[in-house]
Formats: sequence, structure tokens, C-alpha cells
Amino acid sequence: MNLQVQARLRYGEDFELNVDHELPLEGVTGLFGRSGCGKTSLLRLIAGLERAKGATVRFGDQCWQQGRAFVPLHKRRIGLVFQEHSLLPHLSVQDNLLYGYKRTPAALRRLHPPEVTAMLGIDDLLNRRIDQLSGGQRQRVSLGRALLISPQLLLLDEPMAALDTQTKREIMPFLGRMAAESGVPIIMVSHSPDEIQRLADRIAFMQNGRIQCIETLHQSLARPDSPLFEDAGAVSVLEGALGDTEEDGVRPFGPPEARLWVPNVTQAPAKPNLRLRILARDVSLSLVNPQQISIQNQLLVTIERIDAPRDNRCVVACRTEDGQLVLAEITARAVRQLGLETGTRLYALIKSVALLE
Ligand SMILES: Nc1ncnc2c1ncn2[C@@H]1O[C@H](COP(=O)(O)OP(=O)(O)OP(=O)(O)O)[C@@H](O)[C@H]1O
Repeated sequence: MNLQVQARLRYGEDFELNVDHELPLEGVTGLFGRSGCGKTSLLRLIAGLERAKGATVRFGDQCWQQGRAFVPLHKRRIGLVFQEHSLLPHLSVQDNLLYGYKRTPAALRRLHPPEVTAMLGIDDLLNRRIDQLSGGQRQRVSLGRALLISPQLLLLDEPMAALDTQTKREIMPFLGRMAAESGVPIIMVSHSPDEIQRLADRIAFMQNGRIQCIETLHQSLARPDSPLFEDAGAVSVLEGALGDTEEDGVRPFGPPEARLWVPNVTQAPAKPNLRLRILARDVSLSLVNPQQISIQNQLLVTIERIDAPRDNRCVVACRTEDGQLVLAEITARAVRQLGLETGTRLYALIKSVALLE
């Protein structure tokens, strides 16, 4: 099922949103781009908060806008969460959560308070007033309230932008869990590569009011000029199962043929599907199997691509034995001296990994 959006929306002389795309309605789609590129405008158009003349917005086989037809926000059954929470300050957490739930016809309710409060870790807060909550707790309640109208679609406009780094880290696992467990497709505005790498399944890259392309996260990370590399250089995101902590305090990640070890920074139970981020500059390459070396994470890989050098450094894209891509950033001189080329089998030595919970 797809969301079809075709619209032109002009603000004064300087900005025009001009889109004609279909977004798959499955998992998390990130709308990514610089400030002012039109992400929020597109989200408002999808929500029905903005009404562009002549636009078409179709959700699967439902027509939300076309010709004279226009379905208002409250009839689109969309859950909305913005940067700043929009909770009702005079009501308790419980009453805020139930506000939309009670107004949703019983036949349409698919998500219910007990599962949503457990998913977002807010069971203990139900009797508090909104002004007795931290910023992160308020955003979790906002997410809960949006989910409890059993929406067909969740629209998140930088829900973590107003939070400090520590609180963002605290809320990220809840957002991830919500995306995986609620079954509701999510469109999330973000200008943070970090958030996109953690949460998105696909990304619509926006620039100057247009969608440049829509790619899966892995397609985007496989191209050398990915906009997701702006912050920290080239990055790989591996997906795999996280095992239980072993005696010496590390946890296995991924299948035996592509096994990595991660420090036990989390008390999280073993999980079948988690993401791990590796910065390309933290990966070295070796033609021999290094035995006496302190780096524990060594993967047998095959070179798939060597990018043209930039500032005398090359990104080498390597395929792991379980079919994922690990990027290594090494000097052009090392590429030459080791005689590296497409198809070379060698070892990727990974100095540091970060779990994206
Ligand atoms: N109601 C409005 N009237 C006039 N101009 C507007 C209006 N809303 C947005 N704009 C302009 O349209 C452009 C796109 O804004 P929009 O908020 O969609 O961008 P954005 O990508 O979401 O930015 P940010 O990441 O900073 O939130 C900006 O130049 C903005 O100033």
C-alpha cells in the first residue's frame, strides 16, 4: 500500500514545494533534508493541515484530497507528534492518553492503553500531571496519545528536536519499539543522520522543496555520496541478533560467520533484530588473518567497491559473509600497497561499534 502525494505549494517568491511521489506505507519512512527544504510543509500537506490547490493525496485506496474532495485531519485517522508536546496541561497523563481513545469508535480501536503504556514505559506515570513530567516523559506520553487513536498513519515532526542528547538517547529505544510493535506506518521528519540510521527503513531525501529520491536505508548507505554521511563520514549499519552477555562481559551480535562482539552497555534482553553502527574510519583492512592483536572484531569480507580517493583517503565497501556491507576508510596509499581490488578477500578489523537501540 502506498501514500500518493502530488502537489505544488508556494510560499511567497522564495519557496515552492513540488512533489509527485508514492511513499510505501510500511515501517518507518524518514523525510530527511536541510532546514527549510520543505519537510514540515510536506507533512502538513499529508495531514490535511495545508490545502494546496489542485493537489492529490491518496492513502491506499482512500482519497484524502483530489479535485474538490478534501478529508479533514480528524477524519484521516492520523496520529501527529510535533517537536513541542501538545498535551493538555490540566489533565493527568491517564486522561491525556484516554482523550483520543475514548473518541475513537470501539470498532476501530486496535491499540489499547495497557499495551501502549507498556510499549512506551509510562505505566508508572499515569496519575501524574503533565507539568510533573520531564521532557522525555512528555514526548513518550505524546506518542502514546497519538497511538491510542489507533491511527492508520503516524506523522512525527522531529519529535526529539527539543530534547537534550541524553533524553534523546533515553527515548530512542521506545520510538524504535513503537515502530516495530504498533504495526502503524510512520513518516518521520528528521535532519539527523543518527536518528535516520537508528529508526528509518527507507528515506525520502528532500532538497529545495522536492523529493530527490526515495531509497531504503541500505541502498542509501551503499552509495559514496549519501547525505547520511554528512556528520561523521561514511557509516555502515549492520542488522543482526544480539545474544546474552557472556562471562567476560561482551555480547555476541550477528551469525557465527559474521560474528561481532559488543560491550555490555545495555541491560536489554537478547533481541532478534537490532542495528549496529560502525564508522568507516574505525575499520582497518588486513590481507592476513591477524591472530595476535587486541582488536576482537574481525570479519572475513570480500571487497565489492573501492571509491575514488578524496583527500587521499578511499572508502572500501566490503561484503560480509552474511551479505551485509561494511565500509572501511583507509588511505589511497594503503589501497595501492596492499593491491586491493574488487573481489579481494580479506579481514575487516573493527575498532569500535555502537549499538543503535
Ligand atoms: N506559513 C508559511 N508562510 C510562509 N512561508 C512558509 C510558511 N511555512 C513555511 N514557510 C517557508 O517554507 C520553507 C519550507 O519550510 P518547512 O518548515 O517546510 O521546512 P523544513 O524542511 O521542515 O525546515 P526545518 O527542518 O527547519 O523545520 C521555509 O523557507 C519556510 O520559511
